[in-house]
Amino acid sequence: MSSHFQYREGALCVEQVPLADIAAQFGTPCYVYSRAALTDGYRQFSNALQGREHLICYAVKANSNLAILNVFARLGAGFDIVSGGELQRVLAAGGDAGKVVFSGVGKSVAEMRLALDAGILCFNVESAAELERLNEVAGSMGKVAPISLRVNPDVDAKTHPYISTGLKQNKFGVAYTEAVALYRKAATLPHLRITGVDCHIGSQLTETSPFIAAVEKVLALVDALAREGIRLEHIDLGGGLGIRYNDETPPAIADYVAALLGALAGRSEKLVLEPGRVLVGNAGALLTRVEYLKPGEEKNFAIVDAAMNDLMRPALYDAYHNILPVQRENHVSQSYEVVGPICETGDFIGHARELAIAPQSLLAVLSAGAYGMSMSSNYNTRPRAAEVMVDGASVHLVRERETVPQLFAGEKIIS
Ligand SMILES: Cc1ncc(COP(=O)(O)O)c(C=O)c1O
Ligand SMILES: N[C@@H](CCCC[NH3+])C(=O)O
Repeated sequence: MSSHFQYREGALCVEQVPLADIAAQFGTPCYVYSRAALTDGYRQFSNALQGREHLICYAVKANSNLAILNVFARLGAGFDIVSGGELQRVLAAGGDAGKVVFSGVGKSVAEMRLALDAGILCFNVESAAELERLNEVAGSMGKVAPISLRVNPDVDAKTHPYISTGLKQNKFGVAYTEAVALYRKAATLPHLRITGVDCHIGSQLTETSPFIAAVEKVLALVDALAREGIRLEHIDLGGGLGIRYNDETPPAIADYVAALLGALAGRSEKLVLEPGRVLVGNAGALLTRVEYLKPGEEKNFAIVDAAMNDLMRPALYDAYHNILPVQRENHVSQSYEVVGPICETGDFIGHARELAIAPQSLLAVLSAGAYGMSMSSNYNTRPRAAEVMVDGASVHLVRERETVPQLFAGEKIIS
C-alpha cells in the first residue's frame, strides 16, 4: 500500500485525514488524491535525472484533473497530450505550452492549429499522412511545426495486449524500417523542423528490459540519422513504467531512470519522458459506500455506489485494484463480489474479496489515481464522481460531483 494511504487506529487515512471524514463531507463515490504523493513521484524522477538535460512530460490522459495538472506545472513539469482538449486543460491549469509534446495517431486539423497557436514544444508524428497534413496546416498559418517521429520499435512490452503499443501489429508510430526514409522526407518539407525522436512501447510495464531494448533501437536510428546529417535535439522515451496494484514488482523510478541513463551513456541529447500512471496511480483512491449486501446461492455480492462508469479498468482489462474497508469493523468476514449498480455483468470492482463489512460500510479502492476518473463516463446516466485533493491536513474539493442538470448540458428535444 502507498505510504500516503495508511491505517491509523483502525481508520484508513490519506496523510493524516481519515477517509471516513472525506466521505462524510463530500459523499461517495469520490476520488481522493494526495498532493504529497504526486509531488514525491515527480521529485523521484527529477532527482534521478539531475545532471542530465531533461523534461518530464506528465501524460495527461492518466488523470487530467486541473488541480493535479497544476501541481505538476508548479513543479516544472511538461505535459504529454493526445488531444486539443488536453492541451486546453494544461493551459487552464497553468502549464507551459513550450513544454508540451503532442502524441496520438489521429490529430485533427483543428487540434494541430490549436497546438501551433499555443506554441507547443513538439508534435510526435505517427504517420506519413500526418507529416503531410501538419506541413500543410503549419504552412497555412505561416508557422514551422517542431516534430519528432514516433517510431514503433517492434518490442514486446510484456503487458496487457490492450495497452501494448510498440509491436508491429499495433496502430502506433511509424514502422521502424521506414523511419529513416520518413525523416528524409520530413527534412524536405518547408513547414516542419525536425527536433527529436519518440517512442512509447506500452503501459504498466513491470520490467526494465523492454524499455532498454526500445532505447537501443531508437539509438541505432539516431545514429543512422546523424550519418545523413539529421541531428536531433531530444530523445523522447515515452512513459509506461508500471505500479504495484497487487503483487507486481515494477522497478523503482530511480532504478528505471538509472537503467535508461545507462543505455544513453555518452549521448548529449535532451531526454524527454512521458510518465503517467507511475506519477498518479498510487496517489489516488476511489471511496465508495456499500449500498446492499446480497447473499447469493454461489456468491455473495457487495453492491457499492461506485461502478464501471467511475472505474472501468476492472471491466476493461480485468484489472485488479485492492479494496480495503475504511474502518476496521467487527463484522463477519466473507468473500464478496464487489459490484456496482450498472446493468452489466462486467460491472465489477473486484472479485472474491475477503471483507468484514455491513451495509453503509465505506470501502477504498486503491491505486485508482491513474485511468480512473479520466476514463469515467455517464453510462447508465450516472453522474461523475467528485474529486478531492488532500494537501497536508487540508482537504480541497477539486471537482464537484456532477448534478442532474449538468448531465443534460448541451442537449435539446426537437419537435
Ligand atoms: C504516447 C504515450 N505517452 C505516455 C503514456 C503514459 O503511459 P503510462 O501511464 O503507462 O506511463 C501513454 C499511455 O500509455 C502514451 O500513449
Ligand atoms: N487506460 C489504460 C492505460 C492505457 C495507456 C494509454 N496509452 C489503463 O487503465 O491501464
